[in-house]
Amino acid sequence: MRKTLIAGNWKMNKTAAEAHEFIAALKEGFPKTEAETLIAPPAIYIEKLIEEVEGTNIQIGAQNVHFEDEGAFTGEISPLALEALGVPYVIIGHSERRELFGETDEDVRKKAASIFSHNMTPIICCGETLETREAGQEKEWVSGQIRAALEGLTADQIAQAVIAYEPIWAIGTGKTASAEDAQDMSAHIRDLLFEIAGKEAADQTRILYGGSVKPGNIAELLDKEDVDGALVGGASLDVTSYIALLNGGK
Ligand SMILES: O=C[C@H](O)COP(=O)(O)O
Repeated sequence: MRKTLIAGNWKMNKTAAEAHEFIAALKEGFPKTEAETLIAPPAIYIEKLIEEVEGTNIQIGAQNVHFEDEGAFTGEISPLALEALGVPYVIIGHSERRELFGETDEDVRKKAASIFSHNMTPIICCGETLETREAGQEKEWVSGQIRAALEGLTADQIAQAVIAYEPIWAIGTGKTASAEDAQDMSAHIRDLLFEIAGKEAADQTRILYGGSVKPGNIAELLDKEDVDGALVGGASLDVTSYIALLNGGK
């Protein structure tokens, strides 16, 4: 049984005071939910927010990491430092990192390996542009990204990894892939995982959908057999909306 993961990616939003206010309100209104809860704030708030969620079911993750432990990498975040803070999950390969900051498939592969070597779990993002989808090549594209990211990982690591399918044309645009499209790609990804790592691993790997997920559409997405959660941007910034997401849209 795969546990639902509702991951909020705050991207480059919120001041320290706003982040604190959100966490206080989330603790206060935390719903009865079976879902695993994760917020990935800007890196500068991680340490403080981890302290603030101690003793709750709220987890604090990271939006990015470098693959090297330390060195002359101005502005980067060390996996060693994230591990020491007790970060459980790190998002890698987000389309914004790929498009705006030049993150390559090879970087994603190195980051995934480094995250595992530091006892954390990668949330590996993949997804196609509208152009690729219109050309009917979205499955080949996503397969290529996933094969590259998982190269060299063991079947156990693949079982533990989280894949987030985020069609780029649905991110922040208000256009959600239909629940059927999300299921279709998630089933394709699971078939690929089966081919790469075998049935046992493929059955365990969680596959999230991301791209304009909101309280109004999360229930039908989570209803799909191979959709195991959501990676949410905009709708995770408002605490009432995030709580509704944890409640399956209610
Ligand atoms: O990481 C989250 C995704 O980029 C989705 O963002 P969004 O929910 O604002 O469309």
